[in-house]
Amino acid sequence: MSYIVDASLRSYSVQVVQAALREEYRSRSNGGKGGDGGQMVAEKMAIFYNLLRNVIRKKLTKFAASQLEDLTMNSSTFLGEGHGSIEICEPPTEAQERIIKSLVKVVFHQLQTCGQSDKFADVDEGHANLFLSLFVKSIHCEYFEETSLLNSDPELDVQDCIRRIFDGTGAENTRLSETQKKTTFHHAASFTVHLYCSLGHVSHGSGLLEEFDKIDLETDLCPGEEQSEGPTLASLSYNSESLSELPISKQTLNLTRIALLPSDNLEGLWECLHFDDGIKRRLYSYATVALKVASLSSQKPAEAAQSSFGNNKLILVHGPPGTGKTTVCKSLCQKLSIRREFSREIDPLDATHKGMIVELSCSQIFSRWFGESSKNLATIFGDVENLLIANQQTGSFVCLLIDEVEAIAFSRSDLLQKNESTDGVRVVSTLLTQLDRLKKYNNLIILATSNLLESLDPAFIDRTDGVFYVGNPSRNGIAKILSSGMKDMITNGVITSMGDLSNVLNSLKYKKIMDLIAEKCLLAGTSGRTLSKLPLISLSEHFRTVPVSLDRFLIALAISIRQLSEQA
Ligand SMILES: Nc1ncnc2c1ncn2[C@@H]1O[C@H](COP(=O)(O)OP(=O)(O)OP(=O)(O)O)[C@@H](O)[C@H]1O
Repeated sequence: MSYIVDASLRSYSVQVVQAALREEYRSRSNGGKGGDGGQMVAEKMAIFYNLLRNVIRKKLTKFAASQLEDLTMNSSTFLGEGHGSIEICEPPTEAQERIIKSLVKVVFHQLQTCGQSDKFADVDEGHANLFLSLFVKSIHCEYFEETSLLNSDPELDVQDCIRRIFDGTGAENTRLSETQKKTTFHHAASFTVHLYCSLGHVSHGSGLLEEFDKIDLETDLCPGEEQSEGPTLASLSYNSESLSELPISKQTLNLTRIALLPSDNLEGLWECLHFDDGIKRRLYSYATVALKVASLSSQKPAEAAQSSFGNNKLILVHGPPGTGKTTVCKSLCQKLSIRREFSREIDPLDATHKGMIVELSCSQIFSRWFGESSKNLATIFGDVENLLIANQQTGSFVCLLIDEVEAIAFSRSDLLQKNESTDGVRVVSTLLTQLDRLKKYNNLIILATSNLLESLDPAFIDRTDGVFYVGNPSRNGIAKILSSGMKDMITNGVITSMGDLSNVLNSLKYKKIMDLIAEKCLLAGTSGRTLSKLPLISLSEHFRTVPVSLDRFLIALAISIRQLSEQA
């Protein structure tokens, strides 16, 4: 059983560890006359990170498989477990810094005296809880289903395996039954732990203010053209701080939204999405493998790099409105930047971006001036190329996210049949040429979303490597979306209940109620978007004040759902 674990670190506390190791080097080497001990500090930091990974793995082995799937733990979970954990401020107070520094001394001394190897470095239970509360902000654990035939017997009989697959007699999945999940604990499970600091947590100076100062009241407009919205304060905060240093034009800044990854604003988004058909895992694997294959090919000489397999790095996600297509694309990029499985490992404290999303708003590309729309598109692609080149050295990827791609990839024959102006046709042709031009970059990934697959130009669909359908959630998915919204409300004190609040929704009584509610939502064909809004709608329509009891809330929810199905 394999799990991917993403652990968000408290960057300030980890910086204190680094500072403590530097101080130690200086005191030992007579005032640091031999340099700042960069090498020694880096080695010790690597041991510290391994230690942290082992503490996290040990913590996770205590859970049953049913609890590990999509498990999320945060500071309040660590504090709730008591025994050794402490509450820490960001940045830590002087007293807390002293605690961290003495912990570092004690732990490294213990490791030295026990002679533990770096890889298996471990601490006792009390220190483990202290470690988690001091250095870890949150942990997300995701089950990674693997095909058993691919990872089991190293001496497997290939011919026999392939015959069994085509006969339909091969057991391809390692998935556990529901009963097995409840009883299986994971002493033997493999946990791949990724440590990271999201960019919002790392200090970069006053970039946001610099960006604000740079907002020009005049924009380069064509005669008569309306002024576009340009970067607003909201988009600046999303865009993070060092956009001014990027090699892109002001025009592209106006026509796109750029996020540097891993971004604080995209934290937890992936975990909030509930799909039943492994779409997240498939998308993640697809994007990771495409980037890895591209980076391996780029290390070959030019003639050898010409591969016979297609890798346009273009993924299309389609499905009805409100099914989470845009959200899954953005959160996929966040996960790619956290896990970096296609690139070399770097220090989690490294404050530079590990990837970026350039989100293209298709509606803004169109201009009333003939020929301007395709020029706008070409400018954006030109700037994306500059970003790709600039990011190649650092091993960061650039994702071009084209939301509602039908606006710029509409079938050209349909456009001509409808007597539309040839400008629309030129935009589609420009898009196709630019896609072909950029595909040589090994750090590129293009994610496109659409509600209207059938209206897309066949030449665009032909260029996509992977096409993924995202539909309305299943009964199980509906129950998960509604339950997670209600759990948040319980945690925030909006809904009250008797007994153990954190576990109340897992009781048999409430599980049955949620099953019934999910059944009705399924029949009404409710989208993920509507479901995520339902708890708030029910509250506002049926109550004038909060908190409300869980039972009363559920009755209100049922009434709202019945009204919804009557309108459907
Ligand atoms: N399966 C799901 N699980 C959890 N939340 C979901 C799911 N599907 C949609 N949502 C929520 O619905 C909201 C809308 O999602 P999003 O905008 O990504 O949908 P979309 O498919 O891109 O919609 P559109 O096609 O209208 O642009 C988001 O807040 C998202 O979290």
